[in-house]
Amino acid sequence: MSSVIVAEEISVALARDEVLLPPVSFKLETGSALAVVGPNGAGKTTLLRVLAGLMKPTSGLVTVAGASIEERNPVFRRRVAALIGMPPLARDLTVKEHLVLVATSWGTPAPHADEQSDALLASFDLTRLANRFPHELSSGQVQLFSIALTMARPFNLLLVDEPEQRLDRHRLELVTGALEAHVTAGTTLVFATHSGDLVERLANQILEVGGVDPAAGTE
Ligand SMILES: Nc1ncnc2c1ncn2[C@@H]1O[C@H](COP(=O)(O)OP(=O)(O)OP(=O)(O)O)[C@@H](O)[C@H]1O
Repeated sequence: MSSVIVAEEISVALARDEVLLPPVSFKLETGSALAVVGPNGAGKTTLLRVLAGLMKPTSGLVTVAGASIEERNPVFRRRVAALIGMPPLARDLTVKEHLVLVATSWGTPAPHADEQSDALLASFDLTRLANRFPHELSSGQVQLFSIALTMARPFNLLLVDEPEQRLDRHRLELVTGALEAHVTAGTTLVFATHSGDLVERLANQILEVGGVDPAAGTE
């Protein structure tokens, strides 16, 4: 099977040798799930930002689907969906309108986008919040909504930073199930996490960044 991501000794450093990401190497095959683990400040988010094309490595080489990462390349953009920090949200669009907007802007015909949005809302237990504005959601609800929004568009490589953030057990189960279903369907997943449970449930490959996380595996 071909590798979707090949990373060879990629690192990110600022001037004066401040290291954001120490050198990491890995290969990831289509349909695999890579958990990126490590203590706070180790460089997990930085690695995801590099893979999403939001930041260039200062050394090393990385390719996605055999090509160098180029945020503006339409083929790369269609391939990769990422949730790294808060997605941009419009104050005057409802939760459902956000989902429909994203789906239609990626070419989903309007009636299908409507149905798909309803299905996404239902799968994340968000149906009753469909007509709320983003600022009317709790922090955990925003996290769920953000994950749903990330999945409202096409992708075959999904990058997610700490999907477990702010979620109760039931909602985390919904998110884990959704991620699992995508991987089963052939999506390649890279996620940064502090949850040993999530690593165990989802990952078939683990990348440790910046030393051992003493908290990993204890949740
Ligand atoms: N814009 C920036 N300027 C300078 N240093 C930064 C910047 N962004 C992040 N860093 C530093 O880079 C290092 C890696 O940060 P990163 O966010 O990748 O860590 P992380 O492993 O995701 O941490 P956490 O588990 O806390 O989310 C940290 O030391 C952080 O302070």
